[in-house]
Amino acid sequence: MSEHDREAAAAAGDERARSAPAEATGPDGGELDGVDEALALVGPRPGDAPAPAAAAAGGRAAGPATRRHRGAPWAEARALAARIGRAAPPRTHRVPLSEALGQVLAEPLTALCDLPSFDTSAMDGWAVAGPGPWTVAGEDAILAGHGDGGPLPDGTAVRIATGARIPPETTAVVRSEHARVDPAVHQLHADREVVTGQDIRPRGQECRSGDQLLPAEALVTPPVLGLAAAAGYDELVTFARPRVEVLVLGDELLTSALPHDGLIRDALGPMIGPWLRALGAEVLATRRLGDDAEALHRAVTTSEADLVVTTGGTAAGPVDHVHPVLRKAGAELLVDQVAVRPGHPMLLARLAPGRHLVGLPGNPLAAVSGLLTLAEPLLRGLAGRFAPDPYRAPVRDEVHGHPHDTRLVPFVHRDGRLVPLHYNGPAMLRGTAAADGLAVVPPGGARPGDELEVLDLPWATWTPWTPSDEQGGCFT
Ligand SMILES: Nc1nc2c(c(=O)[nH]1)N[C@H]1C(S)=C(S)[C@@H](COP(=O)(O)OP(=O)(O)OC[C@H]3O[C@@H](n4cnc5c(N)ncnc54)[C@H](O)[C@@H]3O)O[C@H]1N2
Ligand code: MOO
Repeated sequence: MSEHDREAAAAAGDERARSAPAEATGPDGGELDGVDEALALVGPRPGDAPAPAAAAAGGRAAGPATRRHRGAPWAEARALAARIGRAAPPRTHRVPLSEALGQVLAEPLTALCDLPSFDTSAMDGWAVAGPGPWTVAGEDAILAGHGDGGPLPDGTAVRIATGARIPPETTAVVRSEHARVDPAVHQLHADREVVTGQDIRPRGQECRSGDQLLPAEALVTPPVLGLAAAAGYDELVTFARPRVEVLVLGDELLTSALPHDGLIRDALGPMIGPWLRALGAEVLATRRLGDDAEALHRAVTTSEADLVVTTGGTAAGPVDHVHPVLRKAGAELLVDQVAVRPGHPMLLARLAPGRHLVGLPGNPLAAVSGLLTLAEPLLRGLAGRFAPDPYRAPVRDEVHGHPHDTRLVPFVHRDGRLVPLHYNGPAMLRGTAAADGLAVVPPGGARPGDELEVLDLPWATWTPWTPSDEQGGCFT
């Protein structure tokens, strides 16, 4: 199966595309079905020539008429982006533990040794052999990290530290606070019953060498790094992070100091790269290209990234170069506009087999919307990450809806309910900066108590403070 076939099969909803053998897809219409589904998400914009995808498919009409002016339904666009991500052939690599955080295991994590790898004292105290009282064997203590001593003779006790190797023939460890030494006769007495095996962690208690500790596709988190190190790993085999390049468009953007003379600060350059990293991507570069169509064409056609993310220039203004540049580059539009507010001019295109572009609208919250709708599911697939099970939660307040489109509205979790935040207009980040996530508001809106789908933000910390309710609603 070629990379192109695999992507087309994925667009057609074939979950097995990633591993399907070459002969699984023949000239049976499967590829066309995939392209058809992608095309169904592409609606012509007023005054546009047919999209390259439509031309490539023989100039057929692109999608049902009802979708033409509204864009793809939000859930469909998101699902298509996810399938395209999952269809890409996975790249795996071996990385040192120090570089593996946030990546996904490409192989199961199998214990390379028993854990613990020797019988270990769980407490500071005394290793004892047989029933007490015990004769104290010398002044020395057995410390953690030290080599093998001899066996402990029956009736004797030796001082031992937490983490030290238990001498052979030891029957129990007595905690220092539960025993006293009679100095006159060098005898140790326990002040409570001693049970055989107490406070000894036997070798292999947590795992035996060869046990599977985690399956492939587990996310490498800090405890996974700790577990891998404990189990003997120096390196892990993971899915390589998808490589992303961010192209920030707009002549009006400043990179420092205060806005002036109609110029504004670039809010997306500082935000998109770190957000993509939080989604598991390797950001090769964030480049500011102004409104230069030539520079954009060069950047798009020469990029080595798996995914190019552009910001701005998606609409039909005089310097909105994304569509014309994609046409010139022979890209295939897979999603052109999505029925979501903010962010409806967002788009997804295939630049070449295995290389895609997500065009984020320039309004900052519209860009966030595009990031969550198209870039996040695509990257999740490329990075080998599972989508968390979608969940819903009741909304506390009424939320106005768009008559036809889905709305994404920043919220905070409070007492099991979603509290929608103000300052959620397309050009605003104030609500999102305080948010735990974005709530998916269906066309027509939501009433208090309605359950809404929740898109948690990757760093959601369940903000302890409540952003002010005094702030007036503002939607533009
Ligand atoms: N005639 C129409 N005009 C617009 C429509 C429409 O349907 N018909 N859609 C509007 C919507 S909705 C959006 S969203 C924007 C999308 O525009 P673009 O993607 O072409 O973005 P720009 O025009 O370049 O910028 C829009 C807006 O955002 C500001 N911007 C851009 N980049 C940044 C940045 N890095 N940091 C901060 N702010 C940025 C830019 O200055 C503009 O104010 O189009 C509407 N127009
Ligand atoms: O997509 Mo736009 O964000 O509604 O302004």
